[in-house]
Amino acid sequence: MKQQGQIIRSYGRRFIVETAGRTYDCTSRGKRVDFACGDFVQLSIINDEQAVIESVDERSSLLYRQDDWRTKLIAANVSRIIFVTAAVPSPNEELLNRCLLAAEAADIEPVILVNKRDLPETGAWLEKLQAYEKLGYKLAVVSALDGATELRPLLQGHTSVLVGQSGMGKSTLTNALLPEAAARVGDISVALDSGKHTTTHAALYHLDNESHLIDSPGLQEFGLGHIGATELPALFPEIRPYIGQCRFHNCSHRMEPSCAIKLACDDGHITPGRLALLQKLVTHAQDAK
Ligand SMILES: Nc1nc2c(ncn2[C@@H]2O[C@H](COP(=O)(O)OP(=O)(O)OP(=O)(O)O)[C@@H](O)[C@H]2O)c(=O)[nH]1
Ligand SMILES: [Zn+2]
Repeated sequence: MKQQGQIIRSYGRRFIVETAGRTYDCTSRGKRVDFACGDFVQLSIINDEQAVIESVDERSSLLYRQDDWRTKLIAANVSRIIFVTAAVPSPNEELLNRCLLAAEAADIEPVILVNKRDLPETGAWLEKLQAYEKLGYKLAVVSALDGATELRPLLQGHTSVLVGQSGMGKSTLTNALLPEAAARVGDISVALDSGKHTTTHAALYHLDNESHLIDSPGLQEFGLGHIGATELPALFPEIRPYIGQCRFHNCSHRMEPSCAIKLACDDGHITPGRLALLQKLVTHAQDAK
């Protein structure tokens, strides 16, 4: 008999699946690994501890990245992506932009969460991030060290996934929001040579019956190989108004005359940094074809 459950830990090839009454250590049929934390799956129960994933139920959303050769599923059935950033360690603004584009492509609302408010370097980073607030993205500021409970309203009623560079405080935030779980330490994080802990696998935690949080491993890159050249401009809210107005339909928005997007950048409606990212992604997508 099949039973429905939800993946709450994804170890790549092994999954922990939670059902109404218990959790099972699961593998999949035919070594299929295209499952993500948050997926609802159908299980064949083997015994009290083990089961096999037979199939995955239809997803309401899927966040993933596509590096040149590998597709990496990050989380399924989430309604909110929380990009956790901080002034220290040195933040990578392109990674933030790529994550925002992936969120737009997956139609999941992103929130930029600036952690480590207590650090003096935070002010300058926040000032830079105002540009993203102007684009319409939600921006929140916290210090995980002070408990982060002010984040609760933002998470209420959502399945949220925390993503971001390593060391920004995703696990500290998760722990702060789930005091009784003592979430990460010794669970799925491993100690690096430096003695610091880093998250190696995604894990889903319940904040309450209708609010859930997925902590994910730190990202160094965010490949967008799954997004075609012609789909890219629509993922930039400030570029959307100029779509279809370039002289050439296959404009790479680089050297072409009468490129509406370049002209809008000259007029200050699009920042040079975001235009440069669009150009880079369009060229990469056109070369990949
Ligand atoms: N000053 C300060 N330090 C913080 C804050 N939040 C987290 N840290 C520290 O930042 C370091 C990294 O925190 P983690 O929670 O492990 O970061 P992570 O994003 O989960 O990292 P990965 O698991 O590698 O992806 C730890 O030493 C934390 O104590 C904060 O609000 N303020
Ligand atoms: Zn153009």
